[in-house]
Amino acid sequence: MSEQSNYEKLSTASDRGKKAAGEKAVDYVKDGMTLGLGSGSTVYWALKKLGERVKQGLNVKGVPSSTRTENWAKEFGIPLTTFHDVQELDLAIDGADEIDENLNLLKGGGGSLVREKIVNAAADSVIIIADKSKQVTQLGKRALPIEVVPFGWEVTAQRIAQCGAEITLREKQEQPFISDNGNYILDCQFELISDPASLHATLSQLPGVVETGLFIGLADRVILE
Ligand SMILES: O=C[C@H](O)[C@H](O)[C@H](O)COP(=O)(O)O
Repeated sequence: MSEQSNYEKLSTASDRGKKAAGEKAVDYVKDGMTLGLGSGSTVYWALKKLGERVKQGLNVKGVPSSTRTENWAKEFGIPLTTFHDVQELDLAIDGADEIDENLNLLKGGGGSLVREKIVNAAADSVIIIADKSKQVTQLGKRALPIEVVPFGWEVTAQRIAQCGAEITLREKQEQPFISDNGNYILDCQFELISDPASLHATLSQLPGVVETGLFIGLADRVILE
């Protein structure tokens, strides 16, 4: 069964929450906007609804944050653009794996964190869409995805472990998972993350770390369903 037809089954409350949140976000899209298109199964629903609005005459264009999102946007008829042509976005719509009380996020479950962060940071406003299970009091229940350069990843992993994490190299079909940027993802299980900004700052300084899945102060609004 394809990933998409799996989403369409809506078999759990979480699936239905994702659909409701994704569709609601499209109410914030205004004619003429340039959009950041996030990634993941919740964003799938936003893209599908956005495609319907485009067919009804809404004039928007979007910068996709992953090849998967790019493919869905094309399938749903959403006009696309790139950062070559536009460097400022009006609104980004994206998902999250965890959302804390200060709207800090843990992201990257699908491996798209680098492009997502670039897209979110380029947007005037960021709406995060998620089902209610993503709401937490403190980030870090899930492993934190960190994108690293493949060269010397073993050394980078050791340095991250010294910051207090258990590290797993993400795999797909028994091979290292490769991000859209040609890098590896390390899933790093910390104790609960009490100071996300300071952990992000520490990790970002390590050689080989491209980006962490901690999104601090980027989200403006959260739609939880
Ligand atoms: O890399 C993936 C992204 O950060 C997703 O936005 C995040 O994992 C949430 O995905 P989903 O909507 O499928 O739960």
